[in-house]
Amino acid sequence: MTPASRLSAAIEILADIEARRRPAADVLKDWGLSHRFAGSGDRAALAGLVYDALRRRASARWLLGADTPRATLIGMLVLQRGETAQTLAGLLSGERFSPEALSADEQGALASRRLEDAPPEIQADVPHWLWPSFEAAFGADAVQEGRALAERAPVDLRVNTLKATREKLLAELEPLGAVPTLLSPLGIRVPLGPEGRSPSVQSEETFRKGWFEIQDEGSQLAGLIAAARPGEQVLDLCAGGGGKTLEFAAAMDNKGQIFATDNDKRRLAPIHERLERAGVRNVQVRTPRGALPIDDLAGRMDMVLVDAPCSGSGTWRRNPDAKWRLRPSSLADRQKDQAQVLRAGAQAVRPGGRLVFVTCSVLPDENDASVRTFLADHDDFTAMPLGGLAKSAGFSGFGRLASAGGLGLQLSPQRSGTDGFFVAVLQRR
Ligand SMILES: C[S@@+](CC[C@H](N)C(=O)[O-])C[C@H]1O[C@@H](n2cnc3c(N)ncnc32)[C@H](O)[C@@H]1O
Repeated sequence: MTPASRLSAAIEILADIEARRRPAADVLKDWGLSHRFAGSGDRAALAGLVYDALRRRASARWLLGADTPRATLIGMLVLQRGETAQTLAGLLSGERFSPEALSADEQGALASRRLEDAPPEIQADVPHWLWPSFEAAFGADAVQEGRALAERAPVDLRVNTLKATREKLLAELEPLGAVPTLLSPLGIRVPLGPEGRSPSVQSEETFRKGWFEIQDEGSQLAGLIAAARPGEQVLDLCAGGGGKTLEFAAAMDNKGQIFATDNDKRRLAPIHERLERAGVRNVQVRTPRGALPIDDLAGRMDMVLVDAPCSGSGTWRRNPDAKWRLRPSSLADRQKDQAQVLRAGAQAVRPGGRLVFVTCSVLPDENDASVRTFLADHDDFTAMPLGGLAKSAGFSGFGRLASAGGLGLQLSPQRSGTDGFFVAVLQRR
């Protein structure tokens, strides 16, 4: 495909995502299946264009003064890829397979509009209705935080200390430009390729051997703060594919017991193969059949992780379409889910044990607020001060990471260079 025909296809895909409110990944996949002539390079370039455009959707549209898929793409090309009205004239000719040439209105908008003049939520590329939550979370830094969430995300790996060390893995992955992460002592960051292409780390021999997992540094830090120790009894209540289960097993050096479950058995399914590859031997996977199979664990766990269902606002760098699909009703549904999983998890905590609440969100409505609601109903739990926990987890400079409501730690691309994660540790008396 020519560069111009890729732009036409990207506009078509953006229109489809919008018209049918479908996840970008599904639309891109369908497009690839129905356009077999497009090679893997074309598909990767298209995905780059579409995801970059979705990350900057509000600011791109504002720049062009139009709420269309075409404006989203052209605005992104200017804001993200440094194109100008002059260079765009070479790309947009209106000839066969190329998008129409810039109109007089578009040229006028590009010549006169400046993003600095836009309302703050547009500059931040945050949906209008969520802006009050954003300001509540970040105060004067809200625009910077939104902008950081509209950047591309790097690929982070967590070394599996059951099989390798960070130094050994860094040496193996040197050809990919791998570097140590700044906060997590377990992390390695691999830079993206041209146009934001992800390096194919899963084709590495070291991945097959179980030396590492793909896990954002923020998720690693959440797991480190939970501080699973060798010999402990641990319940991972919302284990999904097992990202944190695997991290705990390595932290516990395969000693003690982890129970991993999830109310969606399809999400839980990949965990078996991952445990095998990682050489994990202390995990009992409990696949649900109806109710969550945890009744026998009541009051027995040293630590229960509730890695709760949430809006995913902290992962907008990776899933920018989710940012524009989120609705107030689904946020309210997630808050109800959070109350339910916290209640279920609390029952399994032994006296003196800890309930660790994690979301991949930056919205106080489902972070501090969910913890506050839980504590109001559970006077046998108290929020632990996070300074000591962060230090014992091996990273410092924690003060700037306190959440707005003060009940937990708030990570974000701007603050910690990671996805946006919230972590609170609640101790049972
Ligand atoms: C953020 S994801 C978990 C990610 C996982 N812990 C990891 O580190 O890879 C949240 C999970 O909560 C699960 N979930 C939602 N409601 C639940 C409930 N009521 N009980 C248990 N799990 C639930 C979802 O199926 C989803 O897999």
